Amino acid sequence: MQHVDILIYAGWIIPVEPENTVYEQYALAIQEGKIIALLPSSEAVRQFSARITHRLSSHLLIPGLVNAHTHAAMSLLRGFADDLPLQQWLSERIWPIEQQHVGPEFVADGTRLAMAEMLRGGITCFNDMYFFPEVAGEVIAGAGMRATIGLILVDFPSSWANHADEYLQKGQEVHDTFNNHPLIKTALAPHAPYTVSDIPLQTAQRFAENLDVPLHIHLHETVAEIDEAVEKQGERPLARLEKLGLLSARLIGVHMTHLHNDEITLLAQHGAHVVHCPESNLKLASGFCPIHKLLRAGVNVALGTDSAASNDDLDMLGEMRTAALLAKAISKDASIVPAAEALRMATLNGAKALGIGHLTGSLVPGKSADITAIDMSDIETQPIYNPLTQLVYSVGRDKVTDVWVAGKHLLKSRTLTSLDIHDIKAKTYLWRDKILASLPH
Ligand SMILES: CSC[C@H]1O[C@@H](n2cnc3c(O)ncnc32)[C@H](O)[C@@H]1O
Ligand SMILES: [Zn+2]
Repeated sequence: MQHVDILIYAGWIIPVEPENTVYEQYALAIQEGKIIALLPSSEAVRQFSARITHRLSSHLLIPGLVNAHTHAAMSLLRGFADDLPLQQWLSERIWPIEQQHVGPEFVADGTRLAMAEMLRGGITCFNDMYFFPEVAGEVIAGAGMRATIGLILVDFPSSWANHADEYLQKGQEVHDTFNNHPLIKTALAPHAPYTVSDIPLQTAQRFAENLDVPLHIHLHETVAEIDEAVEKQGERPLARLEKLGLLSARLIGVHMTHLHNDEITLLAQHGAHVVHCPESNLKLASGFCPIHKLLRAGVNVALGTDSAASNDDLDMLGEMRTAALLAKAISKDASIVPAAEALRMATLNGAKALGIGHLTGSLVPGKSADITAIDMSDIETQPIYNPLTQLVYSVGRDKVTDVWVAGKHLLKSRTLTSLDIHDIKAKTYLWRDKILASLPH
């Protein structure tokens, strides 16, 4: 009998790889933060003993969800500005309030608030793009979550940096700080084609190539963005990025609503990744990403929440459901984005987009023990013919009971073990008061 650190017996396990597999009465053996075996419970009893054993017979285990695009600290701006289209939302409400309040403390408190919500919703990994990434990286590492932090770049000054060169220089320092961290990775993160000019975009691309990291950018989010680009630059943003040499297998294009068929082909040819944020797109009335066409063309499509200021939650189970339903409605084809594909987009595809598909995103031996357990016993999820269906179409994130990242038990029977929820709440109330007090009466 082999002795391991952790043994989890579960009612069901959906490992995502191999595709469409649902194992009933299975177990996971974990040693030094990694999955070492996935096997029938009846065999696990005979083969393994463990320091810690979890018996989750009415639970479903899935890979930890990967939120492939967010601005974590903006959770402090949840509900701050509603019912506006993107450009008005950004320029009239969000950017002015960010200019006034965003600093290291805002980012630390906001990122902790976001992580508490994400962990309680089964998310183990997120791709962040926000000011003060060194602060975000530090608090993320402290909480034990997995993340890719964006080395941000915009053409305007902020409290973090004054001009493109400074953004990039600070980005290099952030990269160096976290270079050998097991859970924190970096990506170049120029905000969008409309906020970054040609030369800094090309410099960012060279940086990404040299550091061997992804390049994460908002792209084709609205018709207004595209129309303005055509008017000012004489071409659509994607064509401009192609000309500047930014299309590659490390490109993570976020949103991608409004795509022509030849643009879809171009993305597929370059092996670029797309992050679909359906709920943020719906709330800002930005449009719909044609994921049925992208998937058919062989493009890797992942899912993201965007920030809690435009969503207004960081709920990847919800995002999965919205993505599946929306794709069916848009394509007028009920067979589009079946439940297994929605789950894959929310897990493995996100990990692949971040270049960490070899580490996380599925429950296979050799990968990190990034695991989410969901209680399937309540009436809202009964009867269970196939737990995958319930997972995508009926379960709520309140049913997430346990989460492990690299074998660390970060959510234990719905209690966060690495974040102080009372402190997070108290700080959130203080930020709300401070932000409200700063508004003109
Ligand atoms: C340079 S830090 C990130 C920057 O992005 C802003 N932002 C948040 N949500 C969106 C969105 O959906 N599209 C474009 N930009 C967005 C955020 O407020 C920060 O300023
Ligand atoms: Zn965004």
